[in-house]
Amino acid sequence: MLINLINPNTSPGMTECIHQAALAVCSHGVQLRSVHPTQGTPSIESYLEEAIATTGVIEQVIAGEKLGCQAHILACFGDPGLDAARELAQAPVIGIAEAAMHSASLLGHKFSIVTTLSRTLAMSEHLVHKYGFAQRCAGISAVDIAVLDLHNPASQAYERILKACQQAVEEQGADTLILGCAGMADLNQRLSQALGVPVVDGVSSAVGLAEMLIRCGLSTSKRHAYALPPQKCYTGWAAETINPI
Ligand SMILES: NC(=O)NC1=NC(=O)NC1=O
Repeated sequence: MLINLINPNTSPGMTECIHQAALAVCSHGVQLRSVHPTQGTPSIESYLEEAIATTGVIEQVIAGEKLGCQAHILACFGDPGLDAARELAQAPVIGIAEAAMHSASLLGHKFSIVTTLSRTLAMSEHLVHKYGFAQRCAGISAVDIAVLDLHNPASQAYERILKACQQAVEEQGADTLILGCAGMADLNQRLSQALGVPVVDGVSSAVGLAEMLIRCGLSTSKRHAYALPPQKCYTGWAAETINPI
């Protein structure tokens, strides 16, 4: 079983963090193709950076399809390029935000999301509604730590995320929490033990869902929404990357 684990930003340290989180939960014999785009943005914290990252996601999904990857995981909480990737792919394509929301909805009545920068709150809110979880989301909050500072000891990320999680449980009524960044993937178990409630990391949830879909022999539907894109004469990057599907 080969799973295409894509970090949509270009930071090798985050790719390694994501790889380790996936390795900790994947079944024996599962191979992970842990990659990031050759060009793009070192972290994704804005609509512009999300748009930039989408091209790298498309490149890596096409590469994974050619290698016979049996599922693709987009390991950024904005799920950048998810719908385009599903149009291009035969294999299932799973975004860590959508995966986390499905997992959390099986564990409690209401989940809250704790994410990085306040400016990305609207992005997470959009995904909650897009995926149909508005009735299950108690709230979304940010710790205002930049993605690439999450592993900087000076940021006190663990303590600040813990406090935001505690507030979500006490003030928003959340009984389950979701970590709103792939860079937090190494914190969920420690936080869950400290808080006494489930804390869901999207990377590990996506790996579990990917394995399940592969074992059930399920793949992306190619009717209607995610049918292959119409054949057109693209130019430039698109012609070099997409035309020879
Ligand atoms: N909420 C976020 O900032 N998410 C993320 N930005 C990244 O670069 N990776 C993420 O998971």
